[in-house]
Amino acid sequence: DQPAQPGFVYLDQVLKNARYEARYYSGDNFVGTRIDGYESPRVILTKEAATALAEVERDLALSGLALKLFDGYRPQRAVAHFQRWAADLADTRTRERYYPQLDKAALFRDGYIAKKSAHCRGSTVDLTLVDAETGQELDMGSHFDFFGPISHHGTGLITVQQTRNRETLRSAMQRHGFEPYANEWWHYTLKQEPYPNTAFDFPVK
Ligand SMILES: C[C@@H](N)C(=O)N[C@H](C)C(=O)O
Ligand SMILES: [Zn+2]
Repeated sequence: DQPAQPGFVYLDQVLKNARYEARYYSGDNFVGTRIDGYESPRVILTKEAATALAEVERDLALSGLALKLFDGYRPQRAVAHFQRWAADLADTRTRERYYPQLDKAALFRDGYIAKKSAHCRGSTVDLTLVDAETGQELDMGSHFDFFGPISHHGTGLITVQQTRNRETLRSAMQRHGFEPYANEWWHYTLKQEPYPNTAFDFPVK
């Protein structure tokens, strides 16, 4: 059971105790619908990124924590879908939940959504921490894909405990070769990514 693209794997075949909430498949996301290129709720990554994430998982298990994945490999056609949505200024259905302080035009300009997304290279993940037993998410001070300063690393807008929770995720990811992204506490890219110059477009099946 392998993705069509050689060099890529399904995370559910590699991780032992991860939870999945494939938000671009489910439609529960800032566009408000299923995103082009997502044909199944499974999460795909390069073998190298998946192997590093398995180390993160083993590390966090020692503290009673597990990973919850929101997104991994993202087909280029999904990015095109995000761009079409952003260009439709009349559609503000999800604004209150995802970008209440920003205009749609700012989402690409301010780096919350990328036209050339690292996700398309297959070694980038969007994820959070959960209790390994109950699956309850740790409080990170803002939710996945909330676009605004409160989601930045180093923000003073959250509590000490929320800062600690973000730091637990960040330090575990960094210990195993992932780099954080300043604007989004949930977004990490493997530093030694195997396809640094390739944007893939095979669908997630
Ligand atoms: C859209 C959000 N989940 C995300 O991944 N943002 C970064 C900047 C990206 O689009 O690559
Ligand atoms: Zn991301």
